[in-house]
Amino acid sequence: MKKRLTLIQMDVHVNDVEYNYNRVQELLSQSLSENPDIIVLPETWNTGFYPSTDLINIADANGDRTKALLSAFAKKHNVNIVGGSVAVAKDNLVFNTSYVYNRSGKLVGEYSKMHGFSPAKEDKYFAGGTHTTHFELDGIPCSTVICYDIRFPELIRMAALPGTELLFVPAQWPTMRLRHWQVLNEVRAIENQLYVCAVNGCGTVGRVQSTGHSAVYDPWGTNLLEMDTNEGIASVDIDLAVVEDIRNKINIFRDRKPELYNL
Ligand SMILES: NC(=O)CCC(=O)C(=O)O
Repeated sequence: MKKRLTLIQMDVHVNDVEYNYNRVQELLSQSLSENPDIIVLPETWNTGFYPSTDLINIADANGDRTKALLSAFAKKHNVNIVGGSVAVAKDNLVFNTSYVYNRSGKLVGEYSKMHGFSPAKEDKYFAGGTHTTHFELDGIPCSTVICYDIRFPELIRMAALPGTELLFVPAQWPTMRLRHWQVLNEVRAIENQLYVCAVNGCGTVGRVQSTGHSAVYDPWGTNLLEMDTNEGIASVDIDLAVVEDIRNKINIFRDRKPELYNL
Protein backbone atom coordinates (compact mmCIF):
# COMPACT_ATOMS: atom_id res chain seq x y z
CA MET A 1 0.00 0.00 0.00
CA LYS A 2 1.42 3.41 -0.97
CA LYS A 3 0.54 6.67 0.76
CA ARG A 4 1.55 10.31 0.30
CA LEU A 5 2.83 12.15 3.34
CA THR A 6 2.64 15.94 3.08
CA LEU A 7 4.81 17.84 5.54
CA ILE A 8 4.07 21.45 6.53
CA GLN A 9 7.22 23.13 7.83
CA MET A 10 5.96 26.32 9.44
CA ASP A 11 7.64 29.51 10.67
CA VAL A 12 5.73 29.77 13.93
CA HIS A 13 5.45 33.28 15.42
CA VAL A 14 5.97 33.07 19.18
CA ASN A 15 2.89 34.06 21.20
CA ASP A 16 1.17 35.42 18.08
CA VAL A 17 -1.73 32.95 18.27
CA GLU A 18 -3.98 34.70 15.77
CA TYR A 19 -1.23 34.84 13.17
CA ASN A 20 -0.42 31.16 13.71
CA TYR A 21 -3.99 29.91 13.40
CA ASN A 22 -4.51 31.96 10.24
CA ARG A 23 -1.19 30.77 8.79
CA VAL A 24 -1.94 27.12 9.56
CA GLN A 25 -5.25 27.44 7.71
CA GLU A 26 -3.42 28.93 4.70
CA LEU A 27 -0.75 26.24 4.72
CA LEU A 28 -3.30 23.44 5.08
CA SER A 29 -5.20 24.81 2.07
CA GLN A 30 -1.99 25.14 0.04
CA SER A 31 -1.00 21.58 0.93
CA LEU A 32 -4.06 20.17 -0.84
CA SER A 33 -2.36 20.78 -4.20
CA GLU A 34 0.05 17.99 -3.23
CA ASN A 35 -2.86 15.51 -3.18
CA PRO A 36 -1.96 14.30 0.34
CA ASP A 37 -3.16 11.19 2.12
CA ILE A 38 -1.74 12.40 5.47
CA ILE A 39 -0.87 16.03 6.32
CA VAL A 40 1.55 16.62 9.19
CA LEU A 41 2.16 19.82 11.20
CA PRO A 42 5.04 20.79 13.59
CA GLU A 43 5.16 21.15 17.37
CA THR A 44 3.40 23.93 19.32
CA TRP A 45 2.33 25.68 16.13
CA ASN A 46 -0.27 27.75 17.97
CA THR A 47 2.00 29.51 20.49
CA GLY A 48 5.53 28.63 19.49
CA PHE A 49 7.84 26.56 21.66
CA TYR A 50 8.65 29.12 24.30
CA PRO A 51 7.78 27.80 27.77
CA SER A 52 6.76 30.75 29.94
CA THR A 53 4.23 31.84 32.51
CA ASP A 54 2.24 33.46 29.68
CA LEU A 55 1.34 30.11 28.17
CA ILE A 56 -1.71 29.42 30.34
CA ASN A 57 -3.24 32.65 29.05
CA ILE A 58 -2.67 32.00 25.33
CA ALA A 59 -2.93 28.21 25.17
CA ASP A 60 -5.96 26.63 23.49
CA ALA A 61 -8.60 25.98 26.19
CA ASN A 62 -9.20 22.21 26.20
CA GLY A 63 -7.87 22.17 22.64
CA ASP A 64 -11.29 23.23 21.41
CA ARG A 65 -10.16 25.73 18.76
CA THR A 66 -7.56 23.37 17.34
CA LYS A 67 -9.84 20.34 17.34
CA ALA A 68 -12.60 22.24 15.56
CA LEU A 69 -10.20 23.55 12.91
CA LEU A 70 -8.48 20.23 12.18
CA SER A 71 -11.65 18.12 12.29
CA ALA A 72 -13.53 20.40 9.90
CA PHE A 73 -10.60 20.57 7.47
CA ALA A 74 -10.03 16.80 7.50
CA LYS A 75 -13.73 16.08 6.89
CA LYS A 76 -14.22 18.78 4.23
CA HIS A 77 -11.20 17.66 2.22
CA ASN A 78 -11.31 13.91 2.98
CA VAL A 79 -7.72 13.91 4.28
CA ASN A 80 -5.94 12.57 7.35
CA ILE A 81 -4.24 15.15 9.59
CA VAL A 82 -1.56 14.57 12.19
CA GLY A 83 -2.01 17.96 13.81
CA GLY A 84 1.54 18.52 15.03
CA SER A 85 1.03 19.76 18.57
CA VAL A 86 -0.45 22.77 20.30
CA ALA A 87 -0.23 24.25 23.78
CA VAL A 88 -3.50 23.25 25.48
CA ALA A 89 -4.82 24.71 28.73
CA LYS A 90 -6.70 22.09 30.75
CA ASP A 91 -7.49 21.94 34.49
CA ASN A 92 -5.30 25.00 35.04
CA LEU A 93 -2.32 23.17 33.50
CA VAL A 94 -0.69 23.46 30.08
CA PHE A 95 -0.09 20.36 27.96
CA ASN A 96 1.84 19.96 24.70
CA THR A 97 -0.75 17.90 22.84
CA SER A 98 -1.06 16.32 19.42
CA TYR A 99 -4.47 15.67 17.87
CA VAL A 100 -4.89 13.23 14.98
CA TYR A 101 -7.88 13.17 12.62
CA ASN A 102 -8.96 10.66 9.98
CA ARG A 103 -10.64 11.49 6.68
CA SER A 104 -14.07 11.61 8.34
CA GLY A 105 -12.90 14.34 10.70
CA LYS A 106 -12.92 11.91 13.62
CA LEU A 107 -10.37 12.35 16.42
CA VAL A 108 -8.48 9.03 16.30
CA GLY A 109 -5.36 9.92 18.27
CA GLU A 110 -4.43 12.25 21.13
CA TYR A 111 -1.00 12.39 22.69
CA SER A 112 0.54 14.76 25.24
CA LYS A 113 4.32 15.03 25.21
CA MET A 114 5.75 12.83 27.96
CA HIS A 115 9.24 14.34 28.23
CA GLY A 116 9.44 18.09 28.82
CA PHE A 117 12.65 19.57 27.44
CA SER A 118 14.19 20.63 30.75
CA PRO A 119 16.98 22.85 29.33
CA ALA A 120 14.17 25.15 28.13
CA LYS A 121 12.21 24.57 31.35
CA GLU A 122 9.40 22.90 29.40
CA ASP A 123 9.07 20.46 32.31
CA LYS A 124 8.30 23.42 34.58
CA TYR A 125 5.67 25.11 32.40
CA PHE A 126 4.02 22.09 30.73
CA ALA A 127 2.39 19.13 32.44
CA GLY A 128 3.64 15.80 31.08
CA GLY A 129 1.60 13.19 29.28
CA THR A 130 1.42 9.70 30.79
CA HIS A 131 0.74 7.33 27.90
CA THR A 132 1.47 6.61 24.28
CA THR A 133 -1.20 6.74 21.58
CA HIS A 134 -1.89 4.32 18.76
CA PHE A 135 -4.22 4.92 15.85
CA GLU A 136 -4.87 3.84 12.28
CA LEU A 137 -4.83 6.14 9.26
CA ASP A 138 -6.10 4.44 6.09
CA GLY A 139 -5.50 1.14 7.86
CA ILE A 140 -1.85 1.95 8.67
CA PRO A 141 -0.91 1.34 12.33
CA CYS A 142 0.57 4.64 13.53
CA SER A 143 1.80 6.42 16.61
CA THR A 144 3.18 9.84 17.43
CA VAL A 145 5.63 11.32 19.90
CA ILE A 146 6.82 14.94 20.16
CA CYS A 147 10.31 16.36 19.67
CA TYR A 148 12.45 15.70 22.78
CA ASP A 149 10.60 12.34 23.18
CA ILE A 150 12.70 11.00 20.26
CA ARG A 151 15.74 10.92 22.56
CA PHE A 152 14.16 8.21 24.72
CA PRO A 153 14.47 4.80 23.05
CA GLU A 154 12.24 3.15 25.65
CA LEU A 155 9.33 5.38 24.70
CA ILE A 156 9.82 4.86 20.98
CA ARG A 157 9.94 1.10 21.52
CA MET A 158 6.69 1.34 23.55
CA ALA A 159 5.17 3.27 20.63
CA ALA A 160 6.44 0.63 18.16
CA LEU A 161 5.52 -2.58 20.00
CA PRO A 162 1.80 -2.70 19.10
CA GLY A 163 2.76 -3.15 15.44
CA THR A 164 3.29 0.49 14.53
CA GLU A 165 4.49 0.98 10.94
CA LEU A 166 4.52 4.80 10.77
CA LEU A 167 5.73 7.10 13.57
CA PHE A 168 5.23 10.86 13.51
CA VAL A 169 7.56 13.32 15.25
CA PRO A 170 6.30 16.92 15.30
CA ALA A 171 9.06 19.19 16.62
CA GLN A 172 10.63 22.57 17.26
CA TRP A 173 14.26 21.43 17.00
CA PRO A 174 17.11 23.93 16.92
CA THR A 175 19.86 24.40 14.38
CA MET A 176 22.61 23.88 16.96
CA ARG A 177 21.57 20.22 17.29
CA LEU A 178 20.63 19.50 13.68
CA ARG A 179 22.91 16.44 13.56
CA HIS A 180 21.06 14.90 16.54
CA TRP A 181 17.72 15.57 14.80
CA GLN A 182 18.91 13.74 11.70
CA VAL A 183 20.60 10.81 13.46
CA LEU A 184 17.91 10.22 16.07
CA ASN A 185 15.07 10.14 13.55
CA GLU A 186 17.05 7.85 11.27
CA VAL A 187 18.06 5.44 14.02
CA ARG A 188 14.56 5.26 15.50
CA ALA A 189 13.32 4.20 12.05
CA ILE A 190 16.03 1.53 11.79
CA GLU A 191 15.78 0.11 15.32
CA ASN A 192 11.99 -0.08 15.26
CA GLN A 193 11.67 -1.07 11.60
CA LEU A 194 9.12 1.59 10.76
CA TYR A 195 8.75 4.84 8.83
CA VAL A 196 9.54 8.06 10.69
CA CYS A 197 7.89 11.28 9.51
CA ALA A 198 9.57 14.15 11.42
CA VAL A 199 8.11 17.62 10.90
CA ASN A 200 10.01 20.54 12.40
CA GLY A 201 9.23 24.19 12.69
CA CYS A 202 11.52 26.83 11.19
CA GLY A 203 12.36 30.43 11.90
CA THR A 204 13.03 31.85 15.34
CA VAL A 205 11.00 30.47 18.20
CA GLY A 206 11.65 32.52 21.30
CA ARG A 207 15.42 32.74 21.63
CA VAL A 208 16.02 29.66 19.51
CA GLN A 209 16.26 29.15 15.75
CA SER A 210 14.26 26.07 14.75
CA THR A 211 16.16 24.41 11.98
CA GLY A 212 13.50 23.01 9.65
CA HIS A 213 15.05 19.97 7.91
CA SER A 214 11.76 18.10 8.22
CA ALA A 215 12.37 14.59 6.97
CA VAL A 216 11.03 11.10 6.26
CA TYR A 217 13.05 7.93 6.82
CA ASP A 218 12.08 4.43 5.73
CA PRO A 219 12.56 1.31 7.93
CA TRP A 220 16.01 0.71 6.38
CA GLY A 221 17.05 4.21 7.48
CA THR A 222 16.96 5.54 3.94
CA ASN A 223 16.29 9.28 3.86
CA LEU A 224 13.34 9.71 1.49
CA LEU A 225 12.90 13.46 2.02
CA GLU A 226 14.67 16.31 3.81
CA MET A 227 13.53 19.90 3.55
CA ASP A 228 15.70 23.02 3.93
CA THR A 229 15.38 25.67 6.64
CA ASN A 230 12.58 27.65 5.03
CA GLU A 231 8.84 27.57 5.57
CA GLY A 232 7.29 25.29 3.01
CA ILE A 233 5.37 22.19 2.05
CA ALA A 234 6.85 18.96 0.73
CA SER A 235 5.52 15.47 0.03
CA VAL A 236 6.86 11.97 -0.37
CA ASP A 237 5.15 8.68 -1.24
CA ILE A 238 5.86 5.78 1.10
CA ASP A 239 5.29 2.07 0.45
CA LEU A 240 4.17 0.19 3.55
CA ALA A 241 5.30 -3.10 1.97
CA VAL A 242 8.86 -2.04 2.92
CA VAL A 243 7.95 -2.56 6.58
CA GLU A 244 6.89 -6.16 5.95
CA ASP A 245 9.96 -6.73 3.81
CA ILE A 246 12.48 -5.73 6.46
CA ARG A 247 10.60 -7.50 9.24
CA ASN A 248 10.64 -10.70 7.17
CA LYS A 249 14.37 -10.36 6.60
CA ILE A 250 15.42 -9.21 10.10
CA ASN A 251 12.68 -9.67 12.68
CA ILE A 252 13.79 -7.78 15.76
CA PHE A 253 10.37 -7.99 17.35
CA ARG A 254 10.54 -11.78 17.28
CA ASP A 255 14.21 -11.88 18.35
CA ARG A 256 14.10 -9.39 21.20
CA LYS A 257 14.48 -10.74 24.75
CA PRO A 258 12.60 -8.42 27.15
CA GLU A 259 13.00 -10.96 29.94
CA LEU A 260 16.74 -10.23 29.85
CA TYR A 261 16.47 -6.42 29.75
CA ASN A 262 16.62 -5.14 33.31
CA LEU A 263 15.85 -1.56 32.35
N1 LIG B 1 11.03 21.10 21.57
C1 LIG B 1 11.92 20.22 22.04
O1 LIG B 1 11.54 19.20 22.63
C2 LIG B 1 13.39 20.51 21.84
C3 LIG B 1 14.24 19.25 21.96
C4 LIG B 1 15.70 19.52 21.67
O2 LIG B 1 16.09 20.62 21.29
C5 LIG B 1 16.68 18.42 21.87
O3 LIG B 1 16.27 17.32 22.31
O4 LIG B 1 17.87 18.66 21.55
